[in-house]
Amino acid sequence: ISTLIFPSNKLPPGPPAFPLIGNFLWLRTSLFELEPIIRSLHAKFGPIITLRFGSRPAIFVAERSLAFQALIHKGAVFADRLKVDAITGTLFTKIQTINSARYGPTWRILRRNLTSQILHPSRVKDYSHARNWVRQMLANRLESASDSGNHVKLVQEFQYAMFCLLVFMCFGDKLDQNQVKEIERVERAMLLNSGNFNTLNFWPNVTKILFRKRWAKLSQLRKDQEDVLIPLIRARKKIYRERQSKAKEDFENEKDRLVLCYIDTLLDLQLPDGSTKLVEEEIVSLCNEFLNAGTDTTSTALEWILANLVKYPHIQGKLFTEIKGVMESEEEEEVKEEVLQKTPYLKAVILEGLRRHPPGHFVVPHAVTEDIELGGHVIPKNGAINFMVADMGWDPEVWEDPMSFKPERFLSGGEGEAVDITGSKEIKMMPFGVGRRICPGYGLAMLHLEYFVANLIWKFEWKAVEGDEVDLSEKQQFTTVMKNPLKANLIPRIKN
Ligand code: HEM
Repeated sequence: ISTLIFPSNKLPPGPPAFPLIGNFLWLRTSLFELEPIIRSLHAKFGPIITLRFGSRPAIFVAERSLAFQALIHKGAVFADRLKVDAITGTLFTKIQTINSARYGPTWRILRRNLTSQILHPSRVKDYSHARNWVRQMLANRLESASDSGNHVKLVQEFQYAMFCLLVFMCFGDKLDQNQVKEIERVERAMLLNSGNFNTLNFWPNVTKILFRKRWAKLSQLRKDQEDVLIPLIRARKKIYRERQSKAKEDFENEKDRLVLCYIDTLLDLQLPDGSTKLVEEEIVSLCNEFLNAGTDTTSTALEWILANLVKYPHIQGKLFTEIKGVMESEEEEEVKEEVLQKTPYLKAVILEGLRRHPPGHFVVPHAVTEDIELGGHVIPKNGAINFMVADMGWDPEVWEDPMSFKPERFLSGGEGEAVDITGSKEIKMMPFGVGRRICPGYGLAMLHLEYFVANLIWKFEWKAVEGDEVDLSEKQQFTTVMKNPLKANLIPRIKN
C-alpha cells in the first residue's frame, strides 16, 4: 500500500524489489551478514538507502548529519518502534519492554521508572558495594584460573560478572552461584536463538506451519524463563510487602533508606490507564530486558577493550601509570569509584574501545510516527529505520586513521576531545544511540567499564599468549564479538 501512496522514487534509493517476497536479502537472518552488502549499496546509492524485507521497506542511514537530523532535530517523529511483531505479539504480554514499546505514555512511564528509580546516579551509588563484591569475585576467579595454568575463557568470566551485578540490582540481593548460572542459562538461550526466530515474523500464519519446531522452541525458551524468574519475583515481592505492612506509618521513610531493586519499582508501577499494574509475565519481560541489555553489551565492550590493551602493551603501560598516580599506596587493592574522575586516559581508552568496536553495529530499528522527509526522501510510516553505528564512528572526515586504536585522540588537542556521546550538538560517534531512545543505561555502562578496566589493569599485567596473538576479527552473536575470543596471560601485580 505504501508503494501506492509513495511512488518508489520518493523512498531512498536501493536495489529493485521483487513483488510479494520483497528483496531476497531478507532471507538472510542477521544484519551483520548484510553489513558489507549494505556498505557496498551505500557506496552505489548514497548515504541513505532502502531495502525491502518482506512487505516492509527497511531504510539504512550511514551518514552522521542525516542521523543527527533524524534523531535530534526530528527526534519526536523518529522515536517510534514498529508495531509489535508476531513473536512478541503471540508469546509475550502486551506491555513487552521499554525497548519494544511504541513511543507513547507506556514507554514514557517504563523508561522514567528505570532512569529515575534505578539508573539515577544516587541509586547507582547505593550499589557500589555490589560492584566491589563482583570485582573481588572476578579477580579471584581469574587468578585461580591463571594459577592453574589454564587459559580461561575471559569473555565468559566477564559475562558472569556482569550478570551477578545486574541480577543483584534486579532482585536486590546476592543470589548463590547456581541461581545466577540458572538465570544466565535461560537468558542466554533466548538471546543466542533470537536470530533464528526473526524469520518467524514474516507471514506468521505461514511460518507457524512451516517452522512448527522453531515456534515450539521459542515457546519452550520463554517458559523456561518464566519458570526461573517468577519464583524469584514472588520471593522478592514477599519481602517487599512484609516491610510495607510492618512499617506502615513510616514506610515512606523506610523506603527512602531501603535500597530499592528493579523488581520493587515494578510492583506498584501505575500504567497510563491509571488502574492496572503489571502482571508477573510482564515483570518477567522487563527483567529479561534489564538483565540482557546491561550484560552482553558491557562484557563485549570489556573484551574488546582488554584485547586492545593486550595487543598494544604501551597503551596498557600508560594506563597503569595513570592509575598508579591516583592510588594512595601500591598495596591498595581496589581502584575506588571516587578516583575515576581523575583518570582521563582511562576514559579515553574506554571511548576509543566503544568507537572502534561498538558492541552493536546498528541501533535497534526505529520507526516514524508519521511519514516524513529526510535528506530529500520520504521515510514511510511502515518502514524500519536503521542507523549504522559502526560507520558513524569510523568516518574519516572526523577520525584520523579511523581503524587504528588510539586513545590519545580523546585527549586535549585530539579530534575526539570533549566528545559528547549523547550527540546533542553533533554526532561523532553513537555507541549508545542518540536522542529520545538513547540507551538509558549509558551512564551505568560507562561506570562499569571504567571501574572494571581500571581494576583489572591494576590487579594484573595482561600479556599476549605466545603463538596466539590477539586477532581483532569480528563475528555476530547478538552483539558484535571477537571471532577468536581473547586469551591472555594474567600476571598478578599486587602481592597481598
Ligand atoms: C556498553 C554497554 C551498552 C551499550 C553499547 C548499549 C547500547 C544501546 C543501544 C545502541 C540502544 C538502542 C538505542 C536506539 O534504539 O536508538 C540501547 C537501548 C537500550 N539500552 Fe543499552 N547499551 C548498553 C548498556 C545498557 C545497560 C547497562 C542498560 C540497563 C541496565 C541498558 C538498557 C537499555 C534499554 C532499556 C534500552 C531501550 C531504550 C528505549 O528504547 O527507550 N543498556 N542500548
